[in-house]
Amino acid sequence: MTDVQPQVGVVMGSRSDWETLSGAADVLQDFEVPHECRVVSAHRTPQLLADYAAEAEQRGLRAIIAGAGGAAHLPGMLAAQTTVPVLGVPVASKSLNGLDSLLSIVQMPAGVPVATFAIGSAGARNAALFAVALLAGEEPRLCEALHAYRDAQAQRVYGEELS
Ligand SMILES: Nc1c(C(=O)O)ncn1[C@@H]1O[C@H](COP(=O)(O)O)[C@@H](O)[C@H]1O
Repeated sequence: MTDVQPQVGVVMGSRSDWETLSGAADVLQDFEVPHECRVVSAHRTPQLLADYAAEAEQRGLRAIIAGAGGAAHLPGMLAAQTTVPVLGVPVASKSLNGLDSLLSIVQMPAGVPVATFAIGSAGARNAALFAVALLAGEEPRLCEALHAYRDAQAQRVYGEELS
């Protein structure tokens, strides 16, 4: 989706986070939500992060899904510099299994919110579903698609047999 104006930004601190964040991109793809995927790091590319945050609103982004691991300052530093909603995804870290990422993202000071999701791929997928829900308020087709998604999910559970 390169030639359409992205509505959602999916950013991550490192290329190594893609295994986790690709789940968010998959969901956005399924719902046909224009999006972009970028590597942006508060630590390694602070100027790129500042520019991305500064331009997000004017570029038409309606939500930014930001995933990072360890000292995961990316979501918070984005939220500090834009009013576009930031949805934080803690990436599982090697040393602490993502508890460090989760706490880094969730413990924001009052006044600068980051909506924080579960550690790992489930969190990434849920962040994307949340972004779809944000957009669905103004896009009836997304509202219908979300209802259909939930119905299909329920049908799969109803159909499960354990023996
Ligand atoms: N937490 C951050 C930020 C940031 O918060 O800006 N930038 C990179 N990183 C994290 O460092 C971890 C290891 O990165 P490498 O695999 O590149 O060494 C990744 O999970 C990344 O999100």
